[in-house]
Amino acid sequence: MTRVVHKFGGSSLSSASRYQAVAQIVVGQCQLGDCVVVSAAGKTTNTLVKLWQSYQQQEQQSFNDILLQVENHQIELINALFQGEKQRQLADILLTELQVITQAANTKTLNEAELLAHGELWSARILANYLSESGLQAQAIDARTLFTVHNGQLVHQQNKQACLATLDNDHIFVVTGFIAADDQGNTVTLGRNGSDYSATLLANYSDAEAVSIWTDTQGVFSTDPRKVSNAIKYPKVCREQANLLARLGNPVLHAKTLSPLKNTSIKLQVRSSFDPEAPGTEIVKAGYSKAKRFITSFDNLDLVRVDRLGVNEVREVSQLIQHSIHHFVQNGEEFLLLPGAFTHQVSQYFAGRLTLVESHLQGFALVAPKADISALELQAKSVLTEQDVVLRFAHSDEDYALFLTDQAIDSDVLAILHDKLVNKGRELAVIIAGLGNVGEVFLEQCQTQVARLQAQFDLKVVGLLRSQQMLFAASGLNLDNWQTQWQNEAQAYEQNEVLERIEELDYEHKVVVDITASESFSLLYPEFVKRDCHLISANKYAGTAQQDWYLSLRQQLEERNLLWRYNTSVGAGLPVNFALADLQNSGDKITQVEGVFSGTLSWLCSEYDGSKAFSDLVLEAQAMGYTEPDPREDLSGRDMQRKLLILARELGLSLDVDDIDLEPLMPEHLATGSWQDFLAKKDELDAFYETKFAQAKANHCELRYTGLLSIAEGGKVDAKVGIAFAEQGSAIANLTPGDNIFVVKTLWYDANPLVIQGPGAGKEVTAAGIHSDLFWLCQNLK
Ligand SMILES: NC(=O)C1=CN([C@@H]2O[C@H](COP(=O)(O)OP(=O)(O)OC[C@H]3O[C@@H](n4cnc5c(N)ncnc54)[C@H](O)[C@@H]3O)[C@@H](O)[C@H]2O)C=CC1
Ligand SMILES: N[C@@H](CC=O)C(=O)O
Repeated sequence: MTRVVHKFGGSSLSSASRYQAVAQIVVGQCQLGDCVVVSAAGKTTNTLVKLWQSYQQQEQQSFNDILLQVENHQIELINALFQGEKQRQLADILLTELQVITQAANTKTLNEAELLAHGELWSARILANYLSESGLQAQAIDARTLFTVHNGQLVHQQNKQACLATLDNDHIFVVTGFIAADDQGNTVTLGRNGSDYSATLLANYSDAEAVSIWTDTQGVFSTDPRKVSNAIKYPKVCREQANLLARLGNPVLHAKTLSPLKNTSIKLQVRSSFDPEAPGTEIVKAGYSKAKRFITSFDNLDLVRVDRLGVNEVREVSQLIQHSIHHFVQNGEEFLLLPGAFTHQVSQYFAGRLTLVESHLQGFALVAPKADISALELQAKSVLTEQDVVLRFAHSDEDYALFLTDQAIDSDVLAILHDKLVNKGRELAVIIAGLGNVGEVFLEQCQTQVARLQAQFDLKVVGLLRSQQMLFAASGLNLDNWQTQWQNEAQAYEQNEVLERIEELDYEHKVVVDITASESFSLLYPEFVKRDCHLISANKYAGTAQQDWYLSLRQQLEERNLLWRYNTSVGAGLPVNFALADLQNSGDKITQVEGVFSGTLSWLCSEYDGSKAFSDLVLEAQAMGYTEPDPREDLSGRDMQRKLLILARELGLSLDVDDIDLEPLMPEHLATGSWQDFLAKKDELDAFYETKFAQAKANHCELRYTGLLSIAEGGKVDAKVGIAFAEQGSAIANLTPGDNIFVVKTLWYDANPLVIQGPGAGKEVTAAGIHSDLFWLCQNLK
């Protein structure tokens, strides 16, 4: 079986409702045989540390008060999560344990590690019982029965045997984090953030496939998201960078957590227990992710120089203070960057070999790809000068630079640094599907547009798809020369391969630009969204799919903070969706949208004067790139029906395509059969049109094809597309061939409606409209 180890930290278990949320995650994500490693609930460990201090200082009153606080917190959790006999049973066990603690304190036999271990034991017991009550086969396990430490070192072989012997496939095991036992059975703790370490150790010992660290952040960010609102969450971070960040004191992952995963293929994910649907960050092996940019800030560090530093001394000192330490060499001298609180302890360890170089340092470290470091270091220095931040010490290596200062790096300075050093390197991978009329022009326009956007975004076209072939280049295609690359490297189109290649793309953001007219391609949207892709559609099928499918796609996008733009699916490049959104955002209420929403039908109706056969004009419209790949989609009115549905959904209406009445502009039976069959019967089309044209003229009108969506006061919706006789001289009768017109009535634009008019089809305007969506996307990426 494939075992997964999940780890929930204190913040994930801080209240009864958090336990319930965690239980829901376990129910949804765990299978029998999986392990759930838990930390002490909320701030329990801190409270137990205070309890220990008051015991050591023999402050009886304070000891009693803190113990009561611990009791109240645990009883509160038990009372909120259990009822009846189970509640009494758990409360009794707890009270007995608290009595044992009191007795040990009275007889001066209290042991620090044993006392602290209670936090994790209580969490495991409560969660395992709660899961059992919810019908799962859950079992609490005291990690002291699994992890043995000898002379301060974990006994890996023995621990592995213990884990494999204990962890069967019939239970979900709730295992205490943070604690182990020595060979005499005494409790030992695994140090700061020991529960994360417990989880990765357990994964290693039990041959698990993956570890998920569930925490209160959504993953690993480019900088602290609480200080910088546009911090970037990276979907993948490689282990080397994660390790470096940990050594530099970044709080999300600790160097020790990663060490049991070395030389294994166990996957590690950081996810939010507060937002379990949100994709987290995967920490991947070397070579499986590109290096990213990070800024991690420091607080109260001391810089020390050590003479004759021994090979293992950094590891030993780090173990002694239970904290990662950054070590570097400058001009042949060995330096350590220490949390100020531990300098005294470390100085005792080095017994006379340590010199304090600088104390109470603040500052930040910049971690970045090797190729970027020296340029970024210069930029960082110039930002610090501009912001009047005085540098006390600087150091750089091939993959990071340190900037140590007197002043704290406040959120404002951090945001500026982030904008200049990290955001400038933001990446967007673009996959373009459909290189037909519009797609080819879009790609041509990409050359200048990508260069224009470069100031903000590192935008790369990484995939091109046609119905039969595809081309992927993960580091970006050469847009000046994509045709040659296509000829030499394009492969046969394989749907699974498309999805795999998209999944593998290691970019901060990805977007699939759908310029196909394919319904089957639109059905892949949920798969793209699962792979964290934003969407841009000129294709109208997804926007007009059945309600259930459409709403579930929207929900999926929202859950993943992904964006979907489709402005060109109605009115090509005209800013119709923008205008409707704007009106609604400003509190107006749209009551009616009427007009001509088909470039093809607008052009055909305006051009036709009887001098040319209607079917010849249809072929001309096709050649100009106005029509759908099969122009019967236009002539049947279905394309315009879809556009009206997209508009209706923009207005929040729950309609399906069949709720819109449709009158075709061709004999209905011509809709079936191939395009060749249709051409063979073009005389029938010509006769049909000629008749309608004559009828319109007999009424002193122009023959047009129009759509109407109106929403009555009570909410009744009238939606239809069909043939119309437009009064001569009216705006619709006078429409320039190929133009669309949208006449929008609202509460405020009622007697004198808002009119949007202009080209409603054509390669250039549509391609430009898709670029407008791409630009919007870049502006709005979080
Ligand atoms: N032509 C226009 O003025 C406007 C077109 N649109 C929409 O833009 C889309 C494209 O229109 P055109 O360029 O005129 O069509 P087109 O027929 O010239 O091009 C479609 C392209 O999609 C490709 N394709 C088809 N199925 C595919 C699949 N499963 N995977 C990958 N590629 C696939 C085809 O190989 C072709 O390259 C259509 O959805 C259309 O409704 C929207 C606004 C205006
Ligand atoms: N075939 C369509 C193209 C745009 O959506 C039209 O003619 O309007």
